[in-house]
Amino acid sequence: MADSSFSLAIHHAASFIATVLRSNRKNTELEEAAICSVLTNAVEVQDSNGLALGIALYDSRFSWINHSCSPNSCYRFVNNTTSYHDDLAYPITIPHVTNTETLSNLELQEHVRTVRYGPKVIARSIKRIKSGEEITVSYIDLLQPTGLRQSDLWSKYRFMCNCGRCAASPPAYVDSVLEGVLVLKPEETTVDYHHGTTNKDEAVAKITDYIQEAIDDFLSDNIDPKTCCEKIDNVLHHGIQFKADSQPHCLQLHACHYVALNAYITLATAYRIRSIDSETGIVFDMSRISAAYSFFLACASHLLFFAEPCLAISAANFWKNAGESLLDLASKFPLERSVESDVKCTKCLILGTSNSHREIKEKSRQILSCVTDISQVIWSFLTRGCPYLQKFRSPVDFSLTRINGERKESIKDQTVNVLLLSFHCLLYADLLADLCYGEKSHLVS
Ligand SMILES: C[S@@+](CC[C@H](N)C(=O)[O-])C[C@H]1O[C@@H](n2cnc3c(N)ncnc32)[C@H](O)[C@@H]1O
Repeated sequence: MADSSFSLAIHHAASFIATVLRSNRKNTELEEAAICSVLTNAVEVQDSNGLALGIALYDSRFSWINHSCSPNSCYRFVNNTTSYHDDLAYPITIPHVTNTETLSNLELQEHVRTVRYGPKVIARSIKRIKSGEEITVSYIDLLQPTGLRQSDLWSKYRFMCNCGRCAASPPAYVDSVLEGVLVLKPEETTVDYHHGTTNKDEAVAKITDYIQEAIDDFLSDNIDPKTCCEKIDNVLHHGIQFKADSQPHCLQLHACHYVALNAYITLATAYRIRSIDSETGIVFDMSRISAAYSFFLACASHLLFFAEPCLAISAANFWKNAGESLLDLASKFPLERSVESDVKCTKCLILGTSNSHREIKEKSRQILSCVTDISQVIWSFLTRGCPYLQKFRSPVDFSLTRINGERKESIKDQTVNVLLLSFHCLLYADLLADLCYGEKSHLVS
């Protein structure tokens, strides 16, 4: 079904419910059951680009699946080409009636059976599931620390999650990293990450609010992309000063802090907008820094995904965006087309098509080993003019040692490297998306 007709179907369903509510009929059990079901079991439906279309109620095989912050399954929507009589179809009940006021309950039920089929939902395991183990999915963004996930679930669904990740004490590695900060005393030159907030709470809240405000302002068009980039880049790079034991300290966010991750998403977009809007002189530089942030975000998501496998879904998206961003950068190199013939990775191209568990691990290892090699050559070039990203010697291990000068590569070599990196990012996104969603995923294509 085309997306527009699906929106129309949701509209019909909404007016149907409204009509029933206005009907003043004595026996309202059916309506009550329908509304309770919608309130408890409805899910947000998205089109093939991940855009929200509205909510829908699928049958119990899907709508009874509970939430976990470390789920063993994920789901996606696909356009439904299944015929009405196919038992395997997941029907969406979309009544399209104009006047129900005169109908009895029985007639109403008959009417509701006139179903049409909206996007099909497919749930798929992303971890091994033992016999008898509950199948779970996530209802929320899993790249948030425990407190934020809990309040998100409470405000949207009114329950407290008690899954293994939420109940872990001490917190799971991924959650401590998502809230990790770095505290520097003036005399310190080398640094350790501090996980948790202890007596730095106020400074953490201040830096978090500052970045979140800049992101919100940018999203609501209150600040232009240039100001947004300057504000966020600056605070990520310098952190903020605060006093502890009468001593000045500097607080910075861990590279994978959840606020930093949101900042990278915004910065990648803001720099890309600047590359479109800018005068010719800086188009290339803006595109380059946008690609650097996209790639850095993909690497950060990778670190988190290794600690928490269900984050493969976010990681797949970030690697895909990084690949596309690098491809966009490659298109801006002032070069003849012939360079494309040099872009082959013999190691990765020969990876087989079989998807056995062992082979996926092997493919992943191979692709990441190439990513690591290419990053070493290209990172100083990608991050030129971006002091925050330049602090990281490598986006693969996030080590903070500064880069010792930039490697001098020819434009042709840099183009090949950018294209090669883009190719590997897309290949890795493809592998992760296939793991999560199977071969028909829009991400895979
Ligand atoms: C899509 S339904 C899941 C099926 C539901 N448990 C049922 O029996 O119909 C979503 C609702 O289930 C409940 N739920 C889901 N996951 C939960 C969890 N981890 N802990 C407590 N309640 C949960 C919440 O009330 C939520 O609004």
